[in-house]
Order: sequence, then C-alpha cells, then structure tokens
Amino acid sequence: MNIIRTVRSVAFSSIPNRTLSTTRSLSTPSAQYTAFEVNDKTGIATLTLNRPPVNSLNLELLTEMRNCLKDAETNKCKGLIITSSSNSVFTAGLDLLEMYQPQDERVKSFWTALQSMWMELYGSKIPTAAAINGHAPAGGCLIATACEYRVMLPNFTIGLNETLIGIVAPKWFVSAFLNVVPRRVAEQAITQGKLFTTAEAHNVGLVDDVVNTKEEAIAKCEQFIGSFKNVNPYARALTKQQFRIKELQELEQQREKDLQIFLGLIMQPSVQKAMGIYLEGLKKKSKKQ
Ligand SMILES: CCCCCCCCCC/C=C/CC(=O)SCCNC(=O)CCNC(=O)[C@H](O)C(C)(C)COP(=O)(O)OP(=O)(O)OC[C@H]1O[C@@H](n2cnc3c(N)ncnc32)[C@H](O)[C@@H]1OP(=O)(O)O
Repeated sequence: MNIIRTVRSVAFSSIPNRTLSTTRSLSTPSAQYTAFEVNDKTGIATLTLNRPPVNSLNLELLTEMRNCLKDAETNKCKGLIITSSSNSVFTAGLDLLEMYQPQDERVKSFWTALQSMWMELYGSKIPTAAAINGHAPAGGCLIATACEYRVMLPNFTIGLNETLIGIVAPKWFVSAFLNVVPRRVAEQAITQGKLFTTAEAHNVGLVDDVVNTKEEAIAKCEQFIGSFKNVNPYARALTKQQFRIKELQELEQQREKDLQIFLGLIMQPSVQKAMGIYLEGLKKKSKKQ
C-alpha cells in the first residue's frame, strides 16, 4: 500500500503533565473519512472517524478503517485508539443508506467489508481502545466492543438497538457484547433494542471508565495501552487470541452463510419498509433541529 508519511508537530502544552510530542500522520492518498496518526513518543496510533455528520459506516469508511488497522500493525504501533472528530457522535453505526434499497454488488461488498473490519479489529495483535466521545448505537457499539478497553464521555448512549429498526443484530455483534455484559442483561437489552446512557453502560460494564473530556478519554486509553509496557507483545497477542479465537473462527467459517442471511433479511419487503420509516423519522427529526 502506498503510505504517505508526513510529520506534524502537535503541541500538548494545554494538557497538563504531558511533554511536547510529535505525531506522524500516516494516510493513504485516498483517505477521505479517517485521520490516522502515530504519536512518536508513545508509539500509539489514533484512528479518528471523520465522516460528518454522524460517521455512519459506509463501504469506503469501513475500507479506510481496515487500512488504518493494517498500518498500525505493520508499523508495529504499541496500540490503537479509535475516536471521532464529532463532538456528539462516535458513530451512528452502519450507514442505513447502504442497506435501504441497495444495489446488489455494493451491498455484498459493504457487508463483506464489515465482516473483515470486525475480524481484524477484534483479533488485532496490538492493544485496542475506544475513546467514545459521542453516541455509539448499533455498529458504533460493535466497534467499541471489538476493542479491549472502552472509555466514554457523559450523557451519550451506546447499545445494540437493531430490533427497534426491525433488523437483527447478528450473532457476532452479540458475542463481543457478551464479553463485557452479563448474559441476562445482554439478552434483555438487545431484545428490547436498549440504548444505555453512559452512566448505565458503566454500571453494567459495557464501558470501563467515564471521563469528562475527549483529551481525558485519550489519556485513559493511552494509560490502558501503556499498562502492557512490561508484557511481551507476542505472548500478549497469543493470550488475547485464546480469548477471542472461537468467535473469529465461527464467523470466518460462516462468512458466506452470514452474508446470505444478511441479504435475505434486509431484502424482505417488511424490513425495507421498516428501514424506510426509520430513516424518514431520522430525517424529520434532523430538519426540526
Ligand atoms: C438471524 C440473524 C440475522 C442477521 C441479519 C443481519 C441484519 C442486519 C444487521 C445490521 C445491523 C445494523 C447495525 C446498524 O448499525 S444499523 C444503524 C443503527 N443506527 C442508528 O439507529 C442510529 C441512528 N441515528 C441516530 O440515532 C442519530 O442520528 C444520532 C446518532 C443519535 C445522532 O443524532 P444527531 O441529532 O446528531 O443527528 P441526526 O440529526 O439524527 O442525523 C443527521 C443526519 O444523519 C443521518 N443519519 C443518522 N444516522 C444514520 C445512519 N445510521 N445511517 C444513515 N444516515 C444516518 C440522519 O438521517 C440525518 O440526515 P439528514 O441530514 O436529515 O439528511
């Protein structure tokens, strides 16, 4: 892959207890919806989702996320932090326009890219952390739970709300959720399509920490990644794999079947109708604001 390396100085003087540092921006020429930077001092990479207005995950954004993750691993970064350039939305989840009245080849590529992105993030060798600085419904929650650590800002929401849109969270969406939330809480919440407030999410273990600012969230993620500094990275990666291999193998072996189930479900007229109504509701709400 053709990686452009630029060196960009970032003054951290406004952040207490931090020495001046630099970040390298590694970005592919086609990167449109993401910013990817590596802190030269800590070796930690930050992937910032930047697809206004709500970072909804379309095929291009998913592809860029995969490229960033690959860059972080190839460049032997100490860890990866995922965050958002928005002040109110981490990501609104999958781009509903990819699934509403979709084109055959595009929607297949879209779902396949989502599967790949999830497997690569969930199974990543390097430590991963989510600085959730906004709402994280559905696919947003999927990304957060694929990471090893989550810190969230107050008064936002997170959860798997698919049933409210008339769609079903696939088993692999649920499996990562079950890593962090007790089974009974998960079953009730996901069948209800519940979105947890930050405080509720913290209470049930869906997020590990709550802080007030994005800077504090990034610092918490850095702290989490830094906690592995005395751990052999190879031993760490293999140990992580032992915890996650079952879900990864399950999806890998069922990829084609999972795609066909997805297509079968979203192409049902009743599902298309429910999605259309949901989208219309979002647009009406957006116009009122
Ligand atoms: C048996 C097993 C079967 C398995 C089968 C598989 C089935 C499929 C599974 C797929 C799973 C889906 C997971 C998903 O991620 S679906 C997406 C779910 N996301 C949501 O429900 C969130 C919807 N959005 C919101 O609630 C809000 O936008 C927000 C995130 C809280 C932000 O609020 P806001 O006030 O800041 O912004 P808002 O005015 O609402 O929106 C601005 C514009 O963005 C559009 N928009 C919002 N979300 C999406 C989206 N997810 N996709 C596309 N577009 C979105 C919104 O319509 C506004 O547009 P416009 O400005 O009016 O044009």
